[in-house]
This record gives sequence, structure tokens and C-alpha cells, in this order.
Amino acid sequence: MTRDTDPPQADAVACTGLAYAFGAANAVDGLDLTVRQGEVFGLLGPNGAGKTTAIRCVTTLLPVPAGMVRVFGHDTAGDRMAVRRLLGYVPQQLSADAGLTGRENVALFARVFDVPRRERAERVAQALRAVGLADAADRLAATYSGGMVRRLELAQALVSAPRLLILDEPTIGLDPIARTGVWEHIGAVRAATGMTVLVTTHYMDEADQYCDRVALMHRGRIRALGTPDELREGLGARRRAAGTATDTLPTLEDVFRDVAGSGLDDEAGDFRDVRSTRRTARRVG
Ligand SMILES: Nc1ncnc2c1ncn2[C@@H]1O[C@H](COP(=O)(O)OP(=O)(O)OP(=O)(O)O)[C@@H](O)[C@H]1O
Repeated sequence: MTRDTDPPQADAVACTGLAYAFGAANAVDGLDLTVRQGEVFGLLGPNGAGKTTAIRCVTTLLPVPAGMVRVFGHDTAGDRMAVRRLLGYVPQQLSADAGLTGRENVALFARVFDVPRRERAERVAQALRAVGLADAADRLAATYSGGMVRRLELAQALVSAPRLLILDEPTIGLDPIARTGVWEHIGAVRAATGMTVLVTTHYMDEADQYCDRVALMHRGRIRALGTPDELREGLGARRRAAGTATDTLPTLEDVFRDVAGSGLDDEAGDFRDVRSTRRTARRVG
């Protein structure tokens, strides 16, 4: 599904030399990244790797001080509104209002995203159905479980029929069944619409199972990129060459550790990262 205004064959996301610093700290440090149309792309990396900062540049919520970001060929710097119309974003932070019903929460997003008034009621109902919340639509969000809240936030992002859905740790703090539920609903919408998905996650099993390609980000840059199989086989080959191969094929977590090294345990992340992760986990848990 392309639109007339899109440059032909444009990638869903193309970042070239993207850099973003908070004061003297380079959160994103020369990021080159391409997300192809229609794929589910996983951005992985330890706390503080720069994933959220990069994603916020793609969504236009942060400016792009250095480098370039294009979404379906539209430059985020020059064509901000065109980019915003193309994407749906589920941030780490809570975006649903506990004092509104599920339907009211989604309707609010429909208004903000300029869904035509005549279509709004049906589009809201459609988004709620797509995430399995039709029966709970008229209950206050305060009564929802953590998994239902996350699916409600997904419906909020889907109501504008985005061509690119960006999810920042969509399943953090959820139990395994709720996690599967979130991914199944994403998969069903994707199968119906061909939507592209860019997701960050710390769950390697999810990346392995649901992502077409993954990129491992560390200290502001991409350190490894490929399908989960390619990454595993690549590490296996390096281990064979070094004479350290074992009988079992490496896991994606092994690849992650190989790329991030000791930075995984003690160098990356800070108080802000921990606080943000815990806050998210608490409210959805
Ligand atoms: N508002 C901010 N002010 C100052 N520093 C920030 C801010 N936001 C992020 N940072 C710093 O930028 C770096 C990248 O953070 P970012 O949140 O992008 O990483 P992340 O990979 O998304 O981490 P996590 O997995 O914990 O969400 C970190 O060192 C972080 O401390």
C-alpha cells in the first residue's frame, strides 16, 4: 500500500548518520538504519543504548540535530506533519487515561489524529475490535489489566490507520500470556493492512519469534543487524573460527552479549533508565 505522495520504493524508515546528544552525552552517535516496508523490525540493546532517543527522532518528537531521518521518503525535518500522519506511536510511558472508558480513550486519539468525523465511531470500534477489547470498550480503563491497558494503547495508535507502527517496549512488565496477546493482535493488524512495525524490546524470545530483522544497538550505534537466524549463525561461525564453538547454536541473547560485552552489566543505563523502566512495569503489572 503506497500513497501518491510517497517517493517510489521509499523505505519505511531511513536514518543516516543520526546523532543526538543530551548535554555532553551522545545518546545516539551516528546511527545508520533502514526499516523496509512491511517488515517487523526489532531494535534491541541494553539500557541506555539510545533506542528510545532514536525512536523519538523518527516520530519527530525530538528534532534531528545531525544526520537525516526519512519516513517513507519524507524528511522528518522538513516534512514533519506528513511524517506524523503516517505513523502510530506507543511510547513506554502510559498514554491511556484511567478515568475514561476504553472507547473514550481511543476516540480522543481519533480526534487528535484528525480521523474524519463521519468515520470516527466506526474507526474507533474497529481499532478496539482489532485488539480484542470490543467487549470491554465501555468500561473505565482503570478497571483494565496491564495487558488490556497495553492493548488499549495499541488501539489508540492504530485508530489513525498508520502505515508505520512504532512501539517502545510494548510488552514490558506483562505476563507471558498478555505478551503473546499483544503480539498476536499486532500480527493480525499487520496481516490485514501490510503495516510496517518498528519495535524496541528487551525480550530476546520476542525478537526471535516476531521480528523479521533485528538490530543490536549499543552506545548510540548499530553493532549488528540481520534476521535472528543470520545473527545466530554469524556468531556460530565466529566461534568456530576462534575454536570456541559448542554443540548448541548460539541464542540471540548470546549474540547480544557478544555485541554489548561488559557494557551490559554495569556501564550502560543510569538512574533515569531504571526509574523509567520500573514505573512502566509497575503501572502495567
Ligand atoms: N531527557 C534526558 N536527559 C538526559 N539524558 C538522557 C535523557 N534521555 C535519555 N538520556 C540519556 O541518553 C542515553 C540513551 O537513553 P535512551 O533512553 O535513548 O536509551 P534506551 O536504549 O531507550 O534505554 P532503555 O532500554 O533503558 O529504555 C542514556 O545514557 C540516557 O541516560
